Amino acid sequence: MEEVRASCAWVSSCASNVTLDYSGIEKAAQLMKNSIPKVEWDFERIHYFDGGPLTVQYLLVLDAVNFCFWPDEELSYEHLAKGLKETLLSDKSAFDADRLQKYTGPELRRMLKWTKPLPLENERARLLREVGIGLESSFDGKASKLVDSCENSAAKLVSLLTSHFPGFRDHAVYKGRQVFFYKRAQIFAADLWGAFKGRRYGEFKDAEALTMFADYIIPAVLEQLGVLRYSPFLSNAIASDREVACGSEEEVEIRACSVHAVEEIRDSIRKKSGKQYLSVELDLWLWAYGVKCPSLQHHRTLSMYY
Ligand SMILES: Nc1nc2c(c(CN[C@H]3C=C[C@H](O)[C@@H]3O)cn2[C@@H]2O[C@H](COP(=O)(O)O)[C@@H](O)[C@H]2O)c(=O)[nH]1
Repeated sequence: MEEVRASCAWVSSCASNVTLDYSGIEKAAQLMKNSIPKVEWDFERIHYFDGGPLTVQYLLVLDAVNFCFWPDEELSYEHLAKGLKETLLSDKSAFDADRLQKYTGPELRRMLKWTKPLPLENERARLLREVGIGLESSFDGKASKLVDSCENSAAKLVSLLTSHFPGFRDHAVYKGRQVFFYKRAQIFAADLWGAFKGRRYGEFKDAEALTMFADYIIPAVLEQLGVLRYSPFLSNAIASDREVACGSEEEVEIRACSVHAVEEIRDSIRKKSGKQYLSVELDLWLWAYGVKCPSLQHHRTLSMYY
């Protein structure tokens, strides 16, 4: 994850559409330093959890397709989590590696009890098949084996995921250089950590290595808090729901500056109060704040990464 931190800090230093406002960072750090409320993982009560390996399988499937809900006004992450949970409750073998390899877009749609095609539906089904194939060929079909082989290191888990499952290789090229985000790979580690409360499959000796997860909710929260400032061009694009092209400089800057801003808020809280939060804790607080705020306008990029 050092690559994520370093490449995002670099983008932030030469960005022209997004800037970090250091007075906003100080204010956010001040706001969060005494009272970052502990946000419970699954505060929404939407997830499957049985305390064992099937939960790990569920989380990997969930995070393989945890992206891009906004093109459908009514669809949200909650429908995905609940739909996959219901699927598993009625059929414990639904996410076995051999079954994952066969799913089609319309089948995934039925799991979510959705009547319209899902955004990027066929891409989502392809990613499920990729997970099934990767699990079968390298981990006896079990996501829990993948987690066992990371030796309690979140960094190693992200690295294993990205090497075995190409769909998790979330990166971009900016001014000729490679920039790393690994949003869904990191969120999988964080989901394990949250679900298992830092124990068993969620025990990581390096949870502090994880950065925030560069999605489309947190940048909007950071902008509202005055931590990020957008250029008039970008503000207009967001205000008028104009798509921000995947891989464009604006898009890479939004994501990279968000990662870097959360690192800066974390450092500022530590300097002010000595409290050492994890970026994951700040992420969950910001995300929970963002999803409760329906008026928040976020950037719209069609992407299978977030
Ligand atoms: N940075 C960050 N982004 C996150 C999550 C989560 C879910 N985390 C679980 C962990 C604990 C809780 O129990 C949650 O269930 C989803 N997302 C992203 O949000 C977007 C969906 O938004 P909307 O269209 O409004 O549903 C989409 O890009 C999705 O990938 C997170 O934690 N951090």
